[in-house]
Amino acid sequence: MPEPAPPPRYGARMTPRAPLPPVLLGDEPGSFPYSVLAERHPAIIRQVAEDTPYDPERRRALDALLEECLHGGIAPLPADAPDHDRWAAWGTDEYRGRSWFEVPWLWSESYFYRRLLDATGWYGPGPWQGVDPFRPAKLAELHAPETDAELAALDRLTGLPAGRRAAALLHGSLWGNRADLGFRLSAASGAAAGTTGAGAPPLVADDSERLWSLLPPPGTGTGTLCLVADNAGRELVPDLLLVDHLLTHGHLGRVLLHVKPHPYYVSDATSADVLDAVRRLAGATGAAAGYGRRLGSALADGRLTVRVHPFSCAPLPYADAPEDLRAEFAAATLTVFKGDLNYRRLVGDRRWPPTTPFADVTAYFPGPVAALRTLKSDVITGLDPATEAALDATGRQRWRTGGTHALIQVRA
Ligand SMILES: O=P(O)(O)OC[C@H]1O[C@](O)(CO)[C@@H](O)[C@@H]1O
Repeated sequence: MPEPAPPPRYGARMTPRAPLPPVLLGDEPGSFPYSVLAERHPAIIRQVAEDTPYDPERRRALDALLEECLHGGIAPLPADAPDHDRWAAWGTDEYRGRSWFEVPWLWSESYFYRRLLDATGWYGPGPWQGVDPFRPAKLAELHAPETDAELAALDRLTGLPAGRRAAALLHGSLWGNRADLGFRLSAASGAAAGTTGAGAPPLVADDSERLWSLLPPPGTGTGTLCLVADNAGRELVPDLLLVDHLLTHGHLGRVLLHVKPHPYYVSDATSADVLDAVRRLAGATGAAAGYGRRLGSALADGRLTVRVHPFSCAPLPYADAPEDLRAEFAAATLTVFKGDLNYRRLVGDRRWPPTTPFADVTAYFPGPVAALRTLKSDVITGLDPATEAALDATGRQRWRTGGTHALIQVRA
């Protein structure tokens, strides 16, 4: 695939107001971004080394990456890396030698996962080429007893009217976003998602009615949905259940499922993960198996198409998306962005005042767009003042990052 032209940097198409609020950096000890760079990334390196018996060379590379991230300056990709030039345009030329904590947080996080793939040998040549370092964790989750219980619950949906089933599946897909393995690594270290806090609704914005109104009525079967997926396993499974419902009930003729071209942010879905999820469903009992069979047929006849655009792993906001991707979004009936990272990239990873209208920050987007996300980082827009006040009255800012709250936001 030819290299895409270097995109404009950091939301040049974003014009809701001038000046834009500052981009989040990771340089403030005690802040959430700082803790991700200083604690979560080292924990992920340790987990990867534990999960797979990498050889001494790979282990040395992982140790070197850990040292560089914490104490060194950003190194570029090897000169022969297939995406060396792309990353040079995306920022390694500009940030080379700088501390990982001083550059935009979105950038340093994304580059961390790219470098982790180098350290583990994903790009080869050699025996580790194409070996997903996160696969052991992803498979463990896909085959966990909790997943069995979630699939068994589908039997109870069968008797519901289609509208109620659709609403349940939408919420399943939304809250499925809490199942994020990178997030759980730090939740396990004390920041676990807990209660929502008295007086604060778990859904901080709910445009679900508008979302349904943007989809063609059942039986028409003409629209195209772009679903920009997030995590594999227990998030992707409910995403796929929703996709099946929309295709089977003729809301849509086609779904373009955007997944990552390579392993990313621990549990982000790749095409291998889509196949694992569909097989998991097809191999289950009860209603789940029917979903799996239908999804397999939809993949085979093209109604469900998997996309792996390089920009899906870019360290940049969607305001900087290349023209081919913008054209695909422009042609869709609706584009749905799943998850926290995609939200950050959709609205821009900035210190937005929480009541900044979602419609303003997504005004650059070339078509109708929706976000389904549980809140796992500081970025938030589109709150009404009463909701913001209720959340702040909980006395802690954990509502922003703890995964206890969620939103459905839409811009038509
Ligand atoms: O899987 P999700 O919902 O995109 O969440 C990943 C989130 O986890 C983090 O790595 C830390 O919260 C964020 O950087 C990112 O937004």
